[in-house]
Amino acid sequence: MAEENQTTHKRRVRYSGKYPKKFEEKYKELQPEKYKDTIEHVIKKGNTPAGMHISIMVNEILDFLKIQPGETGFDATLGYGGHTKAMLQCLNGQGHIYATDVDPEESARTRKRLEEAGFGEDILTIRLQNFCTIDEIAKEAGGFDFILADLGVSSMQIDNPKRGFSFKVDGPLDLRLNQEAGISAAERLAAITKDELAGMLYENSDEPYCEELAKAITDEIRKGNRIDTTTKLRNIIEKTLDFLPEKEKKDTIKKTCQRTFQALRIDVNREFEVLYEFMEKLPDALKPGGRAAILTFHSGEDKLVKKALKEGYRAGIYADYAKDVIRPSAQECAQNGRARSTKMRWAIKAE
Ligand SMILES: C[S@@+](CC[C@H](N)C(=O)[O-])C[C@H]1O[C@@H](n2cnc3c(N)ncnc32)[C@H](O)[C@@H]1O
Repeated sequence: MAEENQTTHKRRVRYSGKYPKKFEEKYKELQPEKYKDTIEHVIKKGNTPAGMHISIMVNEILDFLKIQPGETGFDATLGYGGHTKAMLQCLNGQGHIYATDVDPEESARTRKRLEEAGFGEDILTIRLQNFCTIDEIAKEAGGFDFILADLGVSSMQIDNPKRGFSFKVDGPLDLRLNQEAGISAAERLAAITKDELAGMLYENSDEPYCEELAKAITDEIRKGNRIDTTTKLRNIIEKTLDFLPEKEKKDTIKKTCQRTFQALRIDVNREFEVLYEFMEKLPDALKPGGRAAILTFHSGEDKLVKKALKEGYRAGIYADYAKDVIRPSAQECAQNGRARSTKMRWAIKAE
């Protein structure tokens, strides 16, 4: 009987899956030209479509920069090119924008997208270069009338599991803005000492559990276990904070994951060092009366920008600067959750 059952039982054909498996195949949003309705629907719901980045505080930036046709500008952080495009439109076909980004993958896509939108090399020069080389580009351009820096990472980078920026999806623990240069976060962790890691977590992200985490991570590596995926790092964070009371555990783990990933990202991309260099070179890159706007996303960045602008003002280099930060409107934050932590500062070079 058993034998008969076995022979009559037909093995179910393996369900190959209604949903595509790879990130590239996963979302209709990744082909915005083909699925315009899906894109609009996702944005209306307050989300960022995969493969896109919604530019933040565009109106506030344009109101401040007061771009005129014929001017020359610099977009330090090209990203998806949303701000670049808005600034190019202000030029009305006359003038030029130079833009930098260190991400070869995304900047190639943006270059193509902007070219297709009618912004070719005659009006836009895109360089795969760190924005701390602003002095070289300013020399070539003859100085800038306006400059924008929208710091940090783009939604495309965060959403792509291959980049390792998000603790919410499994992927290699990379966190580099340019995966072709430098070392990944996994490689950095493999060689770091406990004290250095504790210092990194504290200084880059004010992580209150920096000592506990540094010990847990370096102990794990000493045992010969590599921490080379986002999930492995998240699991260690969860295990380390398991002692917390149940009611605060979930929320604290989420915030500690965010802070730990941010601290590592800042470290592997030398974000404070390059921002410091950029702020030092900013005054000389601006023409007299030139305007600069900077968007930051965490307190370490904002403190650095604020200090540099204040010192420049006191030294008479800037005629004016933002004494208080400008925040996105409540409406913008409701429509784009990623805008919530944004702070804008600005300065005007003395004549
Ligand atoms: C927040 S996104 C910019 C989004 C862009 N403003 C838009 O509207 O689409 C930041 C971008 O800056 C780039 N970036 C970060 N640090 C950089 C640096 N030091 N030099 C050049 N590009 C950098 C990142 O690779 C990322 O593409």
